[in-house]
Amino acid sequence: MPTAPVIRSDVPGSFARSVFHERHPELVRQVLDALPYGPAERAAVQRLLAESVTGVLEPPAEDAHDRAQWLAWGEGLWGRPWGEAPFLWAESWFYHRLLDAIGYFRPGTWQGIDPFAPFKNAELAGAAVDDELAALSDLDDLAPARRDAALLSSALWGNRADLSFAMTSEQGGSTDSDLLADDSALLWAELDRTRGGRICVLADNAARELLPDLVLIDHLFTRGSATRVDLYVKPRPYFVSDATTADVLATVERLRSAPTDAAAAIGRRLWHALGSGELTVRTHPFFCAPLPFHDLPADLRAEFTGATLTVLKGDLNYRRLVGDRLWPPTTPFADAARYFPSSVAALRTLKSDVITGLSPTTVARLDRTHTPWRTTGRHAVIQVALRN
Ligand SMILES: O=P(O)(O)OC[C@H]1O[C@](O)(CO)[C@@H](O)[C@@H]1O
Repeated sequence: MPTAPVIRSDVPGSFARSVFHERHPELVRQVLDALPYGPAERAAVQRLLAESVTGVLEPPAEDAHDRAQWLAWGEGLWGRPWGEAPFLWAESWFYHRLLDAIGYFRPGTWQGIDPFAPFKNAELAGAAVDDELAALSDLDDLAPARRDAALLSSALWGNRADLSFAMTSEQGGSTDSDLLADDSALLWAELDRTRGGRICVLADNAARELLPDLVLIDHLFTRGSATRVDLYVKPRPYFVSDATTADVLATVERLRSAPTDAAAAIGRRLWHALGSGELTVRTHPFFCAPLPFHDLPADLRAEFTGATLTVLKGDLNYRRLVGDRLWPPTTPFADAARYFPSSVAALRTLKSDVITGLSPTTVARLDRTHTPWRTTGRHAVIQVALRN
């Protein structure tokens, strides 16, 4: 597999640089507005913000609970400017440090409190979710293939509803031309071939994204594609809106308590599947590690081995799957994902510079628009790599 330059945030005018210089200050403002943190937490967050744009990577504190782990992950980077670290690494360290700054890891008022919960909860309780729940009633009238397509599409475009992304971008409807690569026929054919197996789903964001993900999981059970689904979430708050176990439970409850029969029935089935072990919610410290999935630890690799398919949701999982590099966009997706221990399907809207698997015509069409099409979140891909 040829290699490509690793993305860094010290390139003037780059998307990665704008994440640190524009998005993070706005994110920090919203986080500090959402909960009544004390002066010590507020000052620590501001120090982090300043360090991340003008300072150097300070090693973890002597008493940090995971100091040894981070010292190893950051070997060769400590003391260097943040922008010299790989973008993926630096963002992951930023979210870790943000939790540290607000007291998430220390005994005290804020220990274990999700700083992003106010945003996630508001979104889950909102009218847009009411509409999504009501729309589930129409699905029963669809022919099976149409229902497959509708539910896959909801899970895909649900990734547009990322809270971090919503901070600086306009939302809007999608059109067919926004879907830049569509392996959905291959995906359903593979699911029909491997009926009744174990499917892994790597969740991305909570609330409006997790809802259609859970509905898709229910559909995979009811159409006989899976007898078991392992849903992987983050072990702690991460990248603003990433789903944790608490978010899964809140979303299942939102479905269960929906006023419409179709949504409530899905919620009840998921609740039952959780209780029977057909659906498991799993996590692993590696999901908050600053590394691509090429570095999967042996225990996690063993969990994916033997799955009929692993579905990866969202931009961050895509970056970790193919590597956070400036690939030529026509690099075959299957070449980039072949190393993964199971067949994979990526459902991702494009919110960062990484992309593989596009046709030369598609790239030429997008480049002619002279828009930052890789990062606006307007475009999406459904890409599949089978492991034979
Ligand atoms: O929620 P998603 O789809 O993983 O997107 C997260 C994306 O948001 C960013 O953090 C930018 O805000 C990207 O760097 C990242 O890949």
